Parts: sequence; structure tokens; C-alpha cells
Amino acid sequence: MATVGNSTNIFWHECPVSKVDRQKLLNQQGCIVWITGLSGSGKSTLACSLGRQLHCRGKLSYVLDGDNLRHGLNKNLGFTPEDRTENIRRVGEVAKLFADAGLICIASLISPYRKDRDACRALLPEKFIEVFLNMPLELCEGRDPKGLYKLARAGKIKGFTGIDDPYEPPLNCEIEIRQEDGDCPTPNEMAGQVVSYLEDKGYLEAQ
Ligand SMILES: Nc1ncnc2c1ncn2[C@@H]1O[C@H](COP(=O)(O)OS(=O)(=O)O)[C@@H](OP(=O)(O)O)[C@H]1O
Ligand SMILES: Nc1ncnc2c1ncn2[C@@H]1O[C@H](COP(=O)(O)OP(=O)(O)O)[C@@H](O)[C@H]1O
Repeated sequence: MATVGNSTNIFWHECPVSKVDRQKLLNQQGCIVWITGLSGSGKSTLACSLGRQLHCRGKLSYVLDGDNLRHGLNKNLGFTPEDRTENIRRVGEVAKLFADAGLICIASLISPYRKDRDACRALLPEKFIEVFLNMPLELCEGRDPKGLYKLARAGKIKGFTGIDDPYEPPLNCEIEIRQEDGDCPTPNEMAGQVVSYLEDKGYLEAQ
């Protein structure tokens, strides 16, 4: 019997089919690929490309995209620091469930605050792969596919990441994707970098 948060008198129920059983079935290891970066850095593009490459190799993944989750699970949250923290916390918990199901869970969120990302890592420390899309603000702002930077510069959106709200880059991420000689790798190349990491670390086969 335990007390967790505001819940008292609660019990953990163990199921007979384990994570190891599920991983054997899928021939892969459940994990969290956490993609962080500025708006417009290419998080959703990488997440989709990675999902496609894994699918082509017969590996089961699922994308948790910040923008998309804000249409449902997180629709009561805005962009204050407290709301962003709660947004990341919820997605971290959901990602942990997907990883427990045996999937390669791809979470793509700005997740601007280091402490929030670190809290997610702490949920599954051995199976958390932080991918930093290290694209310069000028590139992201130049892309501006949704016109949000323009609105932020005009003062019509307050607290926009990179403009008047901070982005804290990772200090110890597993993978960093950046421009080479001023060129951004293609979406396929970015995804390939992550797939190579997953393969090298043995995630693409059962333990
Ligand atoms: N103030 C502010 N700051 C940053 N982003 C904003 C803001 N307002 C709206 N948007 C849009 O919301 C998308 C980011 O959602 P996330 O859930 O990834 O953000 S966070 O991790 O909670 O910071 C983000 O999507 P991406 O461009 O895909 O990153 C924006 O489209
Ligand atoms: N590697 C890339 N090379 C060229 N353009 C890219 C690349 N990645 C993303 N883009 C483009 O940049 C814009 C922002 O990408 P998106 O994935 O929506 O970023 P985010 O999810 O981080 O906001 C889109 O128009 C997308 O087509």
C-alpha cells in the first residue's frame, strides 16, 4: 500500500506478460528518443523520417509530437513556464508507458528547460536517448513555416522560445545534429544518424 502524490491507499498490480516478453515479440527494445530544439529546427520532420525508417526495417515506433498532443492530452496547457513543465512531465510519463509496451517512442517537443528534460530522463535513465537538433535561431527563424517568429518579433506572441523565452541546450545529450559547412543534413540523413545510434546500442533487437 502506498501514497503517491495526492493518491492514498493505492496498490501496484503486476501483469504476467512482462516488458521482456513484449520486446521478444517485437524483436527490439523499448526506449525513448527525445528530440529537443527550437521551433522550426526540424523536430517533427526528423520524428516522421525516423518513424518511417524504423517502420521500413520492421521496427515498431510511435511519435509523440508536442504540437499534436496540445490538440488533446495537453489542450488545457499554454506556454507559461509552469505549463511547459507540466506538458513535458505528461509526455515523459506517456513515453515511458510506450517504451514499457516495447515501442521505440519518439517524443518531439521544444522542451526548452533542462530540468524538465532531465526529469524525463530520470523516469527511464538507461533507455533515454536525447537528440539535440542544434540549429541556429537564424535558420529556424528564416524557415518560419507557421509565421510564428514573425508574430513573436512583432510582439503579437509573448514568451516565444528563442525570442523572449529561454532555450537551454542539453549539456550531455546522446546525439547532436548540426549543420556541416553551413548545410543542414537532409531529413533522411538526420534520421539515419539516429538509426545508426539505435543499432549500435542494440535497441533494434531483443535483449
Ligand atoms: N510561445 C511559444 N513558444 C514556443 N512554441 C509555441 C509558442 N506558442 C505556440 N507555439 C507552438 O507550439 C509548438 C511547441 O509546443 P511544445 O509542446 O513542443 O512546446 S514546449 O515543449 O512545451 O515548450 C511549436 O511547434 P514547433 O514549431 O513544432 O516546435 C509552435 O508551433
Ligand atoms: N533537414 C532539413 N532540411 C531542410 N528543411 C528542413 C529540414 N528539417 C526540417 N525542414 C523544414 O523546416 C521547417 C520546420 O520543420 P519542422 O519539422 O516543422 O520543425 P519543428 O517541428 O522543430 O518546428 C519545415 O518547413 C521543414 O520542411
